[in-house]
Amino acid sequence: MPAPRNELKHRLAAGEVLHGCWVSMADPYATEMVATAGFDWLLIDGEHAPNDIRSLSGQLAAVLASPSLPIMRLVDDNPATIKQALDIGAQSLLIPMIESKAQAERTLKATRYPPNGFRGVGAALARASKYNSVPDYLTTADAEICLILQVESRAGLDALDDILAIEGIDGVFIGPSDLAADMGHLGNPSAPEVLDAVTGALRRIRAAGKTAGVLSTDPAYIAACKEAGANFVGVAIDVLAFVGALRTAAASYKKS
Ligand SMILES: O=C(O)C(=O)C[C@H](O)[C@@H](O)CO
Repeated sequence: MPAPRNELKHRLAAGEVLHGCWVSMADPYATEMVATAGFDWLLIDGEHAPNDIRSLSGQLAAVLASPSLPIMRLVDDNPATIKQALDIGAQSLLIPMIESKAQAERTLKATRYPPNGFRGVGAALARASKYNSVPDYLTTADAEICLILQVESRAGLDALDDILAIEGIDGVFIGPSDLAADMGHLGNPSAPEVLDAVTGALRRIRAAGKTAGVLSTDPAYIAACKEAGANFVGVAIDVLAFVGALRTAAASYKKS
């Protein structure tokens, strides 16, 4: 019996446009609620949400029990963190702040077992192999890993073609907020110069035959990015939707 089929990997590779939500409340119970909303995928955010491996694990279990497909963003490209995420059963990873071909290649190798990489062998103890109940896990795991790298700086854009040429990387996600900051437009990812850079990069990613990812809660921004080819499309953030609805409710009663 092989490693589980990674539907997110294969549906993105087939060119499907899949819409998802950032999950940032760092709690399995809250994630379970978000998983009833009906998004194609849910990104469990280990970069900006206060997560550790146990909270990531509990949230992953909640998403795996739902119709939504899981992907996990880690705090950085640390191979040890990647190893832990894969061992708890994440098969799709989003890794932030990638700025060079060498960094991209090292990150890819951290997701692969020898001889194709240097992922530590220990899944027999972990959810990834269903606690050693998947006998062929070690020899089939690599093929079901979906690795999407975040390019979100001018240096990353300069290295984009080299990164896209690396076989085994499934896609590149353009981070509008961090790219805006690096371009001198801190807090304004909608600045024309930034949106042009984002959409131009998305076109290059799709032209290279890879998954092109982006996140925005602005429908017009999303439309521009989808016109440029984005197919891994983050359209909502749970924290913002949650507090936004509560603030609206509070304000409406304060008027009365
Ligand atoms: O740079 C970006 O934009 C992203 O990578 C997404 C943010 O990290 C996300 O937290 C929304 O601001």
